[in-house]
Amino acid sequence: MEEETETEAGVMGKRKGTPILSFNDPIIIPKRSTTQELSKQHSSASLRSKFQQSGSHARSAYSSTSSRNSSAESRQQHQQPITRSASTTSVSSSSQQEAGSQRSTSLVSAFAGLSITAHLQAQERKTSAPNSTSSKHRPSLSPVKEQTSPSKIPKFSCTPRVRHVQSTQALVSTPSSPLKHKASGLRTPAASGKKNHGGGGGCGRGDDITSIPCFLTKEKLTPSSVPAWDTKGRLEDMEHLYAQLRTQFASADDSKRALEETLEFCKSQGMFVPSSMSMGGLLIMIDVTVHELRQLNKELSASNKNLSSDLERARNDLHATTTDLRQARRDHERDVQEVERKHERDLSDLYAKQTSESHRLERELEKIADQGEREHQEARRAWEKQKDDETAELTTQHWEEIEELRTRHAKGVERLEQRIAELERSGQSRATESATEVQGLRDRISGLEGQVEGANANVTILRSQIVAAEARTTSLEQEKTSLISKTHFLEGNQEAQSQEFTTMREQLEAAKAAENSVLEKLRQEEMVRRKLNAQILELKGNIRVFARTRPLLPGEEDPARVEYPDENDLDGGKEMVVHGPKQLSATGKERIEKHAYAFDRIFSQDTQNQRVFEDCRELIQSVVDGYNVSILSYGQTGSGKTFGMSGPEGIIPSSIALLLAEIQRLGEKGWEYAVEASFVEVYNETLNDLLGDAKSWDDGGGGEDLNGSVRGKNNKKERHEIHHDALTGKTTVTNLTAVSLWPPPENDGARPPAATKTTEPASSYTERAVTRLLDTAAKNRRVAATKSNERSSRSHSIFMLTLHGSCAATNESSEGVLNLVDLAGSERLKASGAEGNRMKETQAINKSLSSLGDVIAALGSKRGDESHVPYRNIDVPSPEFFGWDGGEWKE
Ligand SMILES: Nc1ncnc2c1ncn2[C@@H]1O[C@H](COP(=O)(O)OP(=O)(O)OP(=O)(O)O)[C@@H](O)[C@H]1O
Repeated sequence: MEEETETEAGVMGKRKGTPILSFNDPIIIPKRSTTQELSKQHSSASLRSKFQQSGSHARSAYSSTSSRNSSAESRQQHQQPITRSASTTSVSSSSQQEAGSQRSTSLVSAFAGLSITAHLQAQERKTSAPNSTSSKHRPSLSPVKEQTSPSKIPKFSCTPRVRHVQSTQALVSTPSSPLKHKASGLRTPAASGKKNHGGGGGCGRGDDITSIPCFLTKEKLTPSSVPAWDTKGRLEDMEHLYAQLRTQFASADDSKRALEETLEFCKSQGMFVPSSMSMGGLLIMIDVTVHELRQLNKELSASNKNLSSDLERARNDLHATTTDLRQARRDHERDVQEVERKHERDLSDLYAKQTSESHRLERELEKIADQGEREHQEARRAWEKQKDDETAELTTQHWEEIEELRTRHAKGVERLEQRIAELERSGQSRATESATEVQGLRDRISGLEGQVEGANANVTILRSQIVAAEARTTSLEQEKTSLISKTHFLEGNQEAQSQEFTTMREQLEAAKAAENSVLEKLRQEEMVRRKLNAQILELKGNIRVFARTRPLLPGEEDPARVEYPDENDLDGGKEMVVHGPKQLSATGKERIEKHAYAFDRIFSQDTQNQRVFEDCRELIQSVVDGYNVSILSYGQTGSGKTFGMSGPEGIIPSSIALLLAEIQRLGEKGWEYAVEASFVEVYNETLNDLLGDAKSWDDGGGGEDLNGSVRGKNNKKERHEIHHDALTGKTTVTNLTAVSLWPPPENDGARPPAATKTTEPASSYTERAVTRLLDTAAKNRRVAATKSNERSSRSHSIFMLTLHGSCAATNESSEGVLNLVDLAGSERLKASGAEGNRMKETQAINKSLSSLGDVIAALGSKRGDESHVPYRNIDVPSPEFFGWDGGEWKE
């Protein structure tokens, strides 16, 4: 291939003297970044490939048609990456590197060759004769002949001048070509040809350049009009050609300059033009590029037109679609608004309906609830009243019956016993008499028998007397028989008496059985009464909370406003409303907050102790029946706890009075009770016996010595511990003084002075004993208060009453405990500003009160299950103190 190219180039160079174009020269077109440049690049790439094709096919197929085909190919190659073109380029010639190294020199040498050739041609024209036959400078026909072979005639066979003209025309006629302006500065060979030759340029005979067939065409070479192959003619032609060539050389400089300018322009446009590229190659490249660009421009214009029309259509479509969409959106929004308005209307209707309905239902519910509550209360009251009446009636009736039966029974027993005594007495006297009589008779019999024996001894002697004696004997025997029958009679009378005794014993047994059945009935009735009482308590609530306010004390002002319930309310007046202090709202309005509190019973400040106790009666009654009851008084310091507990007609004295009355009532029915009282204080979690000696007390603050004072009995400090027997449910405190209130005790000297037995009623004695007991406790507290101020306020006090009951008639017994607790006043640590021991006291109090509150709350909310009750949080007093063994009431 290389060889062939060289050969052809050599032929052309020799024949035409034009610069030699090496098609193997690499043509590297730099990449463009923009679309427009890319199209140029594609054109360049196609051009390069074309050159390669040209190199490979040695120009044999290069024509306008092939150019179009190649354009098509190059357009296809467009799609391929540039790198492929580059790699193809690098592979296309093994001599590229070599050519690259000689690139600068090859271009110079090409133009140098051109000038040298022209110079030589000029020299030749001057020096050699026109008919010179030097083969060196004459065109040889042999290669022409070779070329004239149709198969070897290249279609691309126009002269460089013609090609140049075509290229220039193409450049000029391409409006968008950047070469247009440069072209204006070019002197095209055609123009110069016309100028120089006055339209007689071309391949020979002044034909139009575009229509002039190129030289050495078949038509030209085929002798048709010319005499075939005459030397003269050929020489003339040669000379003519030489003349033409000279003209061409004249214009070559112009062309060269133009080409150099073009080359510069190409370079300035970023096109890489190898230095080794010859002028012809450059022209071809430019021509091809222009052609390609034109083609591309056409295609792009057509495509642009299509795209514009498509775009316009798309725009129209888009506009129409947008309009439709807007319309649809407006319709949709209208619909949505309409639906929303409708929905809102429906909603508001529904809401109004629902609200009115809910109001109505609420009202109905309230009515029903009120009605139900009223009915419930009424039923409960009626039931309670009925039960009370029934219980009282039954109890009275039964006691009357029992009394009557007992009286009758006592009378019967008395009668029977009298009768038995009489019978026993009469029986005994009769038996004694009979026995004496029998003995007498027996003695007489034995005497008579002795006489009979004496008489018999005297029979012989007294045979004669026998007959007389027999008569006498007969009479005596008759007497004896009568006596024996008399003895038998007496013995028979004793059996009858025995039978009478047996009958009387049976009657006695029957009376006893009747008495037992009556007692059994009595016991059952008592059990029923107790159960009914327990049920009433259960219904009222095992744990009940009462609230009581005290009146203002002198010096106290500005009381809180409290709305108390009406005691005659159907619900019993269970809710009180406390008005808070005046406050300013955000809008500047005065506002008073109201707080409602509900309790089982509410007592206003006018309520007296007596009235409060009325509500505790049943509880005290249940202690007599064997239940454990605790009444705790809780409140702020100075709120009236002690007044309510120990004050006049307070719970402690009233409870004792009621207990004694009950004990007396039950005493008439065979029950006997023993009542003991203890009074204990809890100060700083230490137990102190309020009925003992205050000097022996621990101060609860670390065991300080009480200034050497006597510490309890035998100068020993009394220790009190709580013991609880889980089996019996009994709780005891060790070393605690217990004062017997009933029956009246003997004064042992160690206890508060007990009343001596007088003719006074026992209750009066007990009352006095209780008064003394309370005085002792208060005195002990006062003694202790010398060490710690306000001691009574800072300690818990527990008054414990234990009742042991037994009924000989029913052989029953019971034990109930009543705890009356006056708790220490609750205080807020911050508000009180307590410090030191006072703070310690307050903390201990608050802790124990809080734990106690937890236990009560847990018990109150208990529903039969074994839910956790935090008993163990209470250290002193323990929950057993209050009889809360697992939260159950103990019988
Ligand atoms: N209902 C009442 N009617 C009249 N006076 C009362 C009433 N309640 C309490 N008081 C008086 O209020 C004062 C304080 O009462 P009390 O000592 O009982 O309060 P306290 O709660 O036991 O105080 P502390 O917590 O200090 O023991 C006493 O003078 C008492 O007489």
